[in-house]
Amino acid sequence: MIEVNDLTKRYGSTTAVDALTFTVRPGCVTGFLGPNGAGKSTTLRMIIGLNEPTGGSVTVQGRAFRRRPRGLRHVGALLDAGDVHGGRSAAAHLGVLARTNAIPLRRVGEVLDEVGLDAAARRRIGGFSLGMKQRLGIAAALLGDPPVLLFDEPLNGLDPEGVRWVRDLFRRLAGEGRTVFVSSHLMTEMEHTADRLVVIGRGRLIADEPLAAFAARGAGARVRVRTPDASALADAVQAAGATVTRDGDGVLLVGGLGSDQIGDLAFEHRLRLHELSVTSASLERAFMELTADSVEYTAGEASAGEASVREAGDAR
Ligand SMILES: Nc1ncnc2c1ncn2[C@@H]1O[C@H](COP(=O)(O)OP(=O)(O)OP(=O)(O)O)[C@@H](O)[C@H]1O
Repeated sequence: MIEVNDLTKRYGSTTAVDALTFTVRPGCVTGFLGPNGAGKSTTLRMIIGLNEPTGGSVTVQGRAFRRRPRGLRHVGALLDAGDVHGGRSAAAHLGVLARTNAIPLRRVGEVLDEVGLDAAARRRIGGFSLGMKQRLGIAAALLGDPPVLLFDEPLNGLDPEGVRWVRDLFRRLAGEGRTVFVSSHLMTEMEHTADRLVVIGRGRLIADEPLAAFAARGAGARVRVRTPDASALADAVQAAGATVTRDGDGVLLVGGLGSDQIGDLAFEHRLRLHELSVTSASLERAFMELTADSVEYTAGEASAGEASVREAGDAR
């Protein structure tokens, strides 16, 4: 597990990460969500010891993680898919990582196969598409068969088939009991990927909870319920203070209660549920509402000039 405790990082007058405390548990996929510039990459870099915290601490499996030989056997990370030697082949790149981390060389072929790059193993990385580089970065993260995996924006540049593959891979890795921590600035990417969310804005923690609980936080959040006992369920949830809108035959849109509470009420009243789902609009709305104060640049507020000056200062 990853334990982040009061973690802070300042760059001059910029506080990139501001007293963050949260825990990432094994056995599930945890999404690390926040608008651009929220401090996600900086946090991930501190987790694996690439950046030194200004304050607070972070431990991986109970110990501070430092860059060290064999590190890839403990934590696999894809932080920047472009940060590779373009002149090397995929196999050579992974071979170097394997040798410096005391990982058997047979793993190179195994992970290239796993990410679908076996046919490109001998090709120069410089000629790879962004999607292929993402796959190679994922291969590098898997190389040491580590119990903890970090991915910074892993869906960038992937086509729909690639996105689906990555989602299935994350589910499988979590199902094997690993800790899987995945960053994104898009709620839509996390919706079908993560079980839990850690949401940050301007370096501060906004939420650390299951996806459904997060969705229920936005004003106007709705849970879609399909049931053959629609009238009885509508009565039960209304009695518990919820609002109910009918949406076709046997479908209710319930506001004011989370999906867990609705499921529990149905159980108590012995009512059958055929579907209970958080609506995408609810997730997106919760994310927009809860991070609204944290968005660094909004159309119409910052001029393009200001934005590009800031990007130029983003030397990383
Ligand atoms: N090396 C650095 N020097 C100065 N400021 C930095 C540096 N790295 C990050 N920052 C600043 O820290 C803040 C957080 O940046 P970070 O890249 O961690 O955010 P992020 O959530 O990963 O953003 P994105 O989704 O755009 O990648 C930003 O304001 C950024 O400009």
